Amino acid sequence: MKSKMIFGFHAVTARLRHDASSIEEIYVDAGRVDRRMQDLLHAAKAANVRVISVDDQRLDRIVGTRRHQGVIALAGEISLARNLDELLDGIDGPPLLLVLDGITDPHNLGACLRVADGAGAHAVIVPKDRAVGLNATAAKVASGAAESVPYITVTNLARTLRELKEREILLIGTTDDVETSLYQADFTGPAALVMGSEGEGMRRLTRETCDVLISIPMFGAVESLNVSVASGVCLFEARRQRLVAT
Ligand SMILES: C[S@@+](CC[C@H](N)C(=O)[O-])C[C@H]1O[C@@H](n2cnc3c(N)ncnc32)[C@H](O)[C@@H]1O
Repeated sequence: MKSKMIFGFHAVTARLRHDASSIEEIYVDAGRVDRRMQDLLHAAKAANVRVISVDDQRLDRIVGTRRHQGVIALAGEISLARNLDELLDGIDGPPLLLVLDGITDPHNLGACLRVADGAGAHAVIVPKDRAVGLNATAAKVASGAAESVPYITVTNLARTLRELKEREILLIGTTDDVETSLYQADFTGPAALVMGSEGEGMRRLTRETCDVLISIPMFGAVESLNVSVASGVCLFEARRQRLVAT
């Protein structure tokens, strides 16, 4: 199993909680003895995960920054990343999915995962190529959501979108250049929200495959929102509609 590095309290604690068996070992700052560290050490012990105490400069060297908060885990791929069919079959009620078409900034990916978790999306779907992977920075920014939201990478996004359509999941594409407003979209049924990349937006084929295209009304001088902010606005509108409908 290929190991990845995850760091920061949220990310490591969440991995311990959701998928401890994927963790090979945890490195902690020997100088940290606060409550948060004690809780993490207890959780690691309970999960039978080896913990190695080192000085914090060694942690700096491993991560390449000081943003590790004194804890790093070496872990395998998240086992939540699984087969899309299996996932869809296991969802109770209408699926709510977030599709990211070629996000390149790990901070944006992490923030999208975090907001997907907050809004109760059932999965985040991303293309394998020409997009940032779920690296340590993305996992850190996700604040634990990388471990809780199923993250599915697909080799051919257009084909996956067609498969979602065959399952009668409405593909709702987002762009700042259409008249139809987010508030006209119906998110109460099975739905996949499709977001574009930071610079170019959705690729042509992705855009053409969507059933509807919607725009978040903008009231200021800038034309578009950051993709994670736009994901949050749309996903929480979807949640609102579903709450009202029940
Ligand atoms: C920075 S924007 C890219 C803007 C690009 N000009 C476009 O055509 O989409 C990144 C992504 O965030 C979403 N987004 C940002 N602002 C939006 C808005 N006002 N309405 C709908 N989606 C928006 C879209 O998914 C967009 O592709």
